[in-house]
Amino acid sequence: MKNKKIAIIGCGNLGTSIAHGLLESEEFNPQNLTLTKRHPESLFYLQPKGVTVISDNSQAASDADLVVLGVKPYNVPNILKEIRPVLKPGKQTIVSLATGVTLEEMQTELDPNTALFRAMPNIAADIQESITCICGKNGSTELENQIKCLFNSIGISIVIEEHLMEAATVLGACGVAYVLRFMRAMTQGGIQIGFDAKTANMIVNQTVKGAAELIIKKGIHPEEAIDKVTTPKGCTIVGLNEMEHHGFSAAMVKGVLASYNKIEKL
Ligand SMILES: NC(=O)C1=CN([C@@H]2O[C@H](COP(=O)(O)OP(=O)(O)OC[C@H]3O[C@@H](n4cnc5c(N)ncnc54)[C@H](OP(=O)(O)O)[C@@H]3O)[C@@H](O)[C@H]2O)C=CC1
Ligand SMILES: O=C(O)[C@@H]1CCC=N1
Repeated sequence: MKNKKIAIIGCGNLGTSIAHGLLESEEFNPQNLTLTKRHPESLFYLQPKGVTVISDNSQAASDADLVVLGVKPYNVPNILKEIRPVLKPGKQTIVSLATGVTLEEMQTELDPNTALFRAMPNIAADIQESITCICGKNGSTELENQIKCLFNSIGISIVIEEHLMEAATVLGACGVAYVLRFMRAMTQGGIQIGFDAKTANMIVNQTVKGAAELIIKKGIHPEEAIDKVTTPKGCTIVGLNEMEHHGFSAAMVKGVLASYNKIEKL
């Protein structure tokens, strides 16, 4: 990836997280990164690192090996129309981050030979901890490996079938917000039982990090670890059961489904 030129067209919340993650990577040359948005001033702080920040999407796209689309879904067709005249099919790859916009829909705006991928990272890309789900069209295995390599530099990546991209959006991208809302609620509980907000927050943050890393590093099912915490007749199981009486798991599953159903309507 060191020599690949990357343009992020529409560098907002997600694009900026990706840019930050890439810039942390020793493998990546900041001079190969171009970011665009209509009001680019908010990204000028990245220029001293060697990043190009402009508002001209065509200029950014014409010069890039990988063109990453970070705009909102409804902007994708217009952006593709705008940059199509400068694209070089067979020589460049388009990677869309947009939720719910299919490869087929994008293909109608592009030369049929254009290598096209969808990628669904999350904002933890900022600290190189994203999970990115990828699917593609017209791309060789080598190209797919390049895209994987790009997203592996900001976390981990998996290749999935396109019909699962919306599910990947919900679980991997919206999921960050679900977990953070859970953490906020746990912090509020911590304040009610005696901690000041800062201390409660610190305890919750490290507890969540420890729980996630335990499951990841040991490769075990969450319930297996839960069994080790729930002392018979103890306080954990009482708390967990009370949460379930109030619909904790049901609320999470219903929330996941509501997000998923919303994508269908985007
Ligand atoms: N946020 C997230 O966690 C995730 C988002 N996504 C997807 O990523 C995409 C971006 O989401 P997000 O980053 O949250 O959205 P943002 O609104 O933060 O970013 C979109 C950016 O596009 C820019 N933009 C709008 N129109 C143009 C244009 N014509 N030319 C150039 N830039 C333009 C906007 O800046 P300006 O107004 O200055 O032009 C804005 O900064 C969406 O498609 C979303 O579905 C996917 C996974 C996770
Ligand atoms: O809320 C959204 O629509 C976007 C897609 C996934 C995360 N943010």
